[in-house]
Amino acid sequence: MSADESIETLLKWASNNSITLNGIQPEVLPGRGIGILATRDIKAGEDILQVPTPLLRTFDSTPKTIVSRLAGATVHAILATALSLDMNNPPEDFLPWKAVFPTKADIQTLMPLCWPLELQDLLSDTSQDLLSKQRAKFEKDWALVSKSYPDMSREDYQYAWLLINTRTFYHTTPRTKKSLLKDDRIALQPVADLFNHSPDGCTVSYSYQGFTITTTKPASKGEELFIRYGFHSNDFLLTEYGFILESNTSDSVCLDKYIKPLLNKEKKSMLDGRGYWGRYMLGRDGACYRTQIALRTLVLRESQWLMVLDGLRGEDVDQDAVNAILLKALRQYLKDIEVVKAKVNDASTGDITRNTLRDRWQQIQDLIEATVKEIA
Ligand SMILES: C[S@@+](CC[C@H](N)C(=O)[O-])C[C@H]1O[C@@H](n2cnc3c(N)ncnc32)[C@H](O)[C@@H]1O
Repeated sequence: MSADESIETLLKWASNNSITLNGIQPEVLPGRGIGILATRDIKAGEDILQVPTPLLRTFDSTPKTIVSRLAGATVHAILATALSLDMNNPPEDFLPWKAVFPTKADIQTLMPLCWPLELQDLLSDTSQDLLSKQRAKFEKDWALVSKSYPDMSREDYQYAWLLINTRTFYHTTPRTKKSLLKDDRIALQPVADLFNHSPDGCTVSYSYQGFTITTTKPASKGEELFIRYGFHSNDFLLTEYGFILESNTSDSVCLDKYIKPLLNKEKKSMLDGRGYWGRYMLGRDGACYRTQIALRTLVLRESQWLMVLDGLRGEDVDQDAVNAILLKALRQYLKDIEVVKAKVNDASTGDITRNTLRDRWQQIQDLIEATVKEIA
């Protein structure tokens, strides 16, 4: 079946199952799988999609035979197991939804968790940190699931696990709030899972009847409509969702690798004691307050530094000295980026992955260069 035919089948199934699409239509979009387009001019505040509760895949809707075999598992692990079983042996009613999921090959290309180690090593430090946490989560889930389902293949399970990772919505209800941990309050929902992300996307709300997606601004016919997955940097979006935004107001770069080595034991303990150790970020507005505070330990005596923290010493007084240290660190970062970019060019991988890595490093370089230009 072609992608267009799959969408048509999904829409018929959606209509038979009381999913309401109001002025929208899923379509295949270059470079981002399927997305949702406006089929007419839409006003701000219109409900454009409603998905009834009985269609959600949640902890409560998972067959009890699965749940009872996975005692102690996360809801992510449970939903992934149920999804993996259904993907391999789809019930009739699941077929139209299954047909619009990205393929296993798509997920393996897009998601860094599936990449070979040589490529994972070419991610930014922030992405690598997030990835190692994600990997630990996956391995823990898989260790438990593979014991209860010895015939399930790791590759199939990882595919389902990543579908859950990239497509679920927070599902906070009085009931889930009472019985589940925050990370376990998740739901997979048909059609709504076809919305791509934008920081200024539509709002998502839940009531007893189901999920509703509502526009926050007008959209013209043919325009893509988005939802907001969260205020995320591109390193986060890449690791957790397998894509980066061209322009992202929430983007930032971590400078820990370049700032931490400058701080000896004494400075570390000064910073640690006051909650300022690590997470030195550079955003569109330059280096964050934490970075500024950390670098001030290098140009001030402790008593002067404490005065800055207490607001008794103006931040401008030492800014030139702080900027000089920051500049040196940023210039080193820029040199290192040239080396990584060359490795990305030489890496044996397909165009999609190479371009994503290349674009990400270019964005990081641009962010750093903007600050260098500002303070040099
Ligand atoms: C909830 S799904 C959205 C629908 C998805 N495009 C599809 O074809 O099924 C999330 C996935 O869509 C893709 N995606 C979401 N927002 C995107 C964007 N702004 N640009 C590119 N890809 C995006 C990523 O692959 C992400 O993991």
